[in-house]
Amino acid sequence: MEGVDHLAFERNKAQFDVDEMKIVWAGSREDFELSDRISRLVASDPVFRKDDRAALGRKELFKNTLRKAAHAWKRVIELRLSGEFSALEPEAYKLRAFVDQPAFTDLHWGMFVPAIQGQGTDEQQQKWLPLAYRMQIIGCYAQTELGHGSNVQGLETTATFDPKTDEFVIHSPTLTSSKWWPGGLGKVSTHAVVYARLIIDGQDYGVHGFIVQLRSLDDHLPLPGITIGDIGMKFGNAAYNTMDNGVLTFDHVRIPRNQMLMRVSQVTREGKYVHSNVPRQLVYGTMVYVRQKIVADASVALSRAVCIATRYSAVRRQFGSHNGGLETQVIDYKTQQSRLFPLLASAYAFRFVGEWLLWLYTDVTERLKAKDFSTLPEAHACTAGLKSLTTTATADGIEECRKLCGGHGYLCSSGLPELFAVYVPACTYEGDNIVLLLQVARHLVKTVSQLSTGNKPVGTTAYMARLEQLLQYHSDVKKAEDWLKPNVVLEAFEARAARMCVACAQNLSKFSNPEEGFQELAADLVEAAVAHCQLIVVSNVYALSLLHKHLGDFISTGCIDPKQGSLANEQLRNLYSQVRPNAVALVDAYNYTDHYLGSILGRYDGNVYPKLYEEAWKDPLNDSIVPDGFKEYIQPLLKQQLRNARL
Ligand SMILES: CCCCCCCCCC/C=C\CCCC(=O)SCCNC(=O)CCNC(=O)[C@H](O)C(C)(C)COP(=O)(O)OP(=O)(O)OC[C@H]1O[C@@H](n2cnc3c(N)ncnc32)[C@H](O)[C@@H]1OP(=O)(O)O
Ligand SMILES: Cc1cc2nc3c(=O)[nH]c(=O)nc-3n(C[C@H](O)[C@H](O)[C@H](O)COP(=O)(O)OP(=O)(O)OC[C@H]3O[C@@H](n4cnc5c(N)ncnc54)[C@H](O)[C@@H]3O)c2cc1C
Repeated sequence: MEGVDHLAFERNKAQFDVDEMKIVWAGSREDFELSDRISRLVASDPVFRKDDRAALGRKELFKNTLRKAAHAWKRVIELRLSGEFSALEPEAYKLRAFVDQPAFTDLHWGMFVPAIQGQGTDEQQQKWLPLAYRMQIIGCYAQTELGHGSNVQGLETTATFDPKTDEFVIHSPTLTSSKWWPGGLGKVSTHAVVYARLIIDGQDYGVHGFIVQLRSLDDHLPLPGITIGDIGMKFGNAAYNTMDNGVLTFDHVRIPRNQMLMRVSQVTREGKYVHSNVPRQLVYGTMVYVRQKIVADASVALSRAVCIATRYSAVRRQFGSHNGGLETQVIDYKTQQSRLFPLLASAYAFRFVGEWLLWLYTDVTERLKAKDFSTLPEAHACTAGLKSLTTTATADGIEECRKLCGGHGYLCSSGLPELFAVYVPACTYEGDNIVLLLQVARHLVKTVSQLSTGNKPVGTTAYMARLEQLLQYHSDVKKAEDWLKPNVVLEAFEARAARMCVACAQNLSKFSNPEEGFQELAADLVEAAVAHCQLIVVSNVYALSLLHKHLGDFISTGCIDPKQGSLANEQLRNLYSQVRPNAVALVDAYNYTDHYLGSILGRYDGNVYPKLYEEAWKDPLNDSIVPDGFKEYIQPLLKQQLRNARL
């Protein structure tokens, strides 16, 4: 029934103030009001419609994306959403988020602009940023090649300095050096920040960034020497196929010397290479920025899936009917709760860890401006590790939510297949998750090895300073409620991470060649890195479900015994019962519009069945009662069977 709240009985059970929780989730009252206003604005604008997306072919889908991006930009300007003329302002960023369709603009604002801001000199910024801010040029981030993505130092594209003309010659010497994957490159970008090996007088100075114009600003054709196109359909139907991930090769393309991004190092008119007194890793700065953004976005993607699965689990009933009464809501099954509630808790935990990481990133940025590079390794390890942890958990969590919705979760109209398909590449882009965990592991092993030299660990590794105590630790939990004390949980996680790191460091020391040891022990190192990253995010329900999931680690490292493991599980069951009456209210607190959720199963009013039924008839296959192809392919079969039957 239209207008009836089928979930009202669930909402009435809530034991907390949902409106207050909406503010906690949004970050502040101001943020809440902004999100609320902009999400409604997007939902009510027909251009931003997305319920027809799954049925569009690639070309229509792509054109639809261009239309939405242009319309969004128009809205930003008309409504003066941002004080400044830039889509990096919070209002414009929210508009992009609620439009909910990946587009070239993400790479323009999310990587091209930050690359120039972070790696360009003041002069370069003054020249390029105003053009980029007004979208008079559109840029992408062209780093990955056909042959190399993770190994940035292995890139093959060359930028050779020509002192005669004061230019760089950008060239793709091999097939594997073709740029491959950059979003926005395939069909839209006029410019790119291209990462290439700097060659001066035959000497290779490693990978640096260059601003290269790719297409004419008049007719959009590629400039001479440039071959460019889209790399083809990707996983899922609509999903990330709204994006023109591209291929690009250079045949001796010339650019002026001043288009090398020169904040970190410079090439003089005479062809002299000058390295500023800053770590070379600042060339990787854009990746650190985006990894932090990706962590902040993980809670959004996971919370959408959890919202759909929670509401639907309260609507869906199976078994347990007595005397013709109602069947049991599937959310009341303990198995459903043990799969769903840890994800609900994770979404909240990731929301808060995202805020913390933003603080850490802002802090390191301020320090870098003051030429204090001391916290850079910690910022790299945290952004890399948390990017890996949160995207893996979110991608797995979305898929779990699909299963939690049974068969209907497999329908595109549930919103879950597309959410999964659009999200899952986050485990790969901006650094493959395993490669990033290995970076964390290097940081941890280094921290452990420096303890003996008296180096005091700081930041998220500060707990290692209490190594002796953590190596002696054994949990003193005696009853299930003991697991409710935050300190008890935290110590168990600290001891587990510390012991796993120390075990890795000890095993590494047995190798005469440390690099060989690192390769051999990589799987253990990744597990130690995960333990460390989980420690950063632990909080009650979330922590206990993780402890239950990784019980083997806790028992084998001697932090807790099997009895204490069972008590944690008992406490977890108690907590699920406490979450149960609040579950629907906890997902209402995300304040998502039905437009944004894009899911019939997750509708606010819970009116699932009539809407699912209605939606099925909208499928293009139902446009005709007898399908196209009947006469050619089905009828002859049927007739033949008739003939055979007569014989
Ligand atoms: C409207 C606005 C919208 C905004 C939206 C924003 C979001 C946009 C999302 C868009 C969606 C998708 C975009 C996807 C884009 C991409 O994928 S771009 C390509 C990304 N590529 C990668 O991430 C490659 C991964 N590889 C690497 O990062 C490095 O190669 C790797 C770190 C793995 C290794 O680098 P090496 O140079 O070989 O380093 P090592 O020898 O291992 O280490 C040397 C030391 O450097 C330290 N290090 C490494 N990285 C960093 C860093 N980033 N910062 C600081 N320090 C770093 C490392 O710890 C070593 O230190 P040590 O010597 O031990 O002290
Ligand atoms: C949707 C999407 C959008 C993208 N957008 C952009 C973009 O805008 N710009 C851009 O430049 N790039 C972009 N990329 C490229 C992306 O950054 C790379 O794909 C990513 O960094 C992974 O690199 P790879 O593809 O080389 O993976 P590989 O490194 O080839 O990974 C293959 C396997 O090898 C394993 N592996 C690799 N190295 C190691 C190691 N040292 N130890 C152990 N295991 C290892 C990995 O874990 C993985 O299992 C995008 C990719 C995708 C999927």
